[in-house]
Amino acid sequence: MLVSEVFRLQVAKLHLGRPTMRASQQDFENALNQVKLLKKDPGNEVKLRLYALYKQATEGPCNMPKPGMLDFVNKAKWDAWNALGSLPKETARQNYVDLVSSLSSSSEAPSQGKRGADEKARESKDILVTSEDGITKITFNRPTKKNAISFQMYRDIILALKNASTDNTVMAVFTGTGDYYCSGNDLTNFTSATGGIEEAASNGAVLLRDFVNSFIDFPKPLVAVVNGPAVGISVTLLGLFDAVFASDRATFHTPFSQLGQSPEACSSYTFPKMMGSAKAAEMLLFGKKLTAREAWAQGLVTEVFPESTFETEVWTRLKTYAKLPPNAMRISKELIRKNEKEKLYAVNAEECTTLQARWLSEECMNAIMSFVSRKPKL
Ligand SMILES: CCCCC/C=C/CC(=O)SCCNC(=O)CCNC(=O)[C@H](O)C(C)(C)COP(=O)(O)OP(=O)(O)OC[C@H]1O[C@@H](n2cnc3c(N)ncnc32)[C@H](O)[C@@H]1OP(=O)(O)O
Repeated sequence: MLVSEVFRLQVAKLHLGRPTMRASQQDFENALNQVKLLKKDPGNEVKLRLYALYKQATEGPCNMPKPGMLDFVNKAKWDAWNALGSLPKETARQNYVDLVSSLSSSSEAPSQGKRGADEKARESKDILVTSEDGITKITFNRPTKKNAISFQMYRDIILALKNASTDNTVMAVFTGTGDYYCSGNDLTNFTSATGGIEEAASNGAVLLRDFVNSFIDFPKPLVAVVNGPAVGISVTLLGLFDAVFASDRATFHTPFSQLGQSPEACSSYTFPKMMGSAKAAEMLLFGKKLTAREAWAQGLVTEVFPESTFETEVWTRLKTYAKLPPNAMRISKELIRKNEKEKLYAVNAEECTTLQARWLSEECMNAIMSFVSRKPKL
């Protein structure tokens, strides 16, 4: 496969020691002005995130005395700011700028009379979305590439989850076509980008943040039917699911260090919480690949099924679950997740900022170059 010339030039530039892109004070001030011009009301959750990031960027970690239980407004503000912990001012400033730019683009789209309508109408071949028996089934459908996720597939999934959160189905289920569940991020996403690598990394970080937020925000039960090996982001995301059913053929692999990258999808928080820091480090730092049973023992998988009966058993179970009262499931999920949400948004934002810099690092570029320039199989 030919590696794009742009990517080669950017690698050369990087070797000359070009600094990483950061939001300047001017970018921050522009973002503050842009918020006033937003055409669409971003809603309370986003407003709280904007508030918290602004306070963190200008004053550092939360310095406000904890308000009383009945002071709901200030308590919500305190929770949002406090959840950012010791996030550095510079990172908060960058996250603020990124968040405003994503809001501006989504608030402009409908007035251009384009994106909203087009996206609904578009049929996606690599992400299949079907609704049956109260279940929205979202399938990674790119078996020739082991279901690797392209930039377009990230966007398709955001849209599918958005639609599924308000339609009349009661749960969403992810699975894969073919022998793999998913091989993670498409490693050619950055090498085939048309602009410069810095622009691609910056756009990638915004897209990744929105993508992961759409899982954090999904209000109905979210289930993964892991039909085969899972790699990278398809594994880390599982920490945000409500149930994970795996075939005994499935494996779980997060080779981030090997790729010069760092964890995403809130796994730097959900994995240690779920399995303890020692086991999380084995996966996220050292790239240990787990079998389905090992992943079950670590709490990442709900139940493992023999490959021979996997599909029948799991789908029978899911159809039964889908008959449970939908409001009760939604309300219970909200109770389970509510206290974690602000923390998850903050972790997601920090992981994306960290990854953006990693994608521009020599370690990561070398790893991607070595993957895309592998010898073709005979
Ligand atoms: C918005 C941006 C967000 C970014 C978020 C970041 C997330 C981080 C990650 O997800 S890190 C994980 C990245 N994934 C990988 O490192 C896996 C890479 N792939 C492999 O190691 C192997 O392909 C394999 C182990 C998955 C399968 O090996 P096998 O030998 O069985 O098969 P092939 O290697 O021949 O694969 C068949 C074709 O599929 C292509 N392919 C597989 N995975 C990917 C991938 N992740 N990205 C791009 N392409 C992939 C592979 O190149 C073969 O294509 P070809 O037939 O055209 O050569």
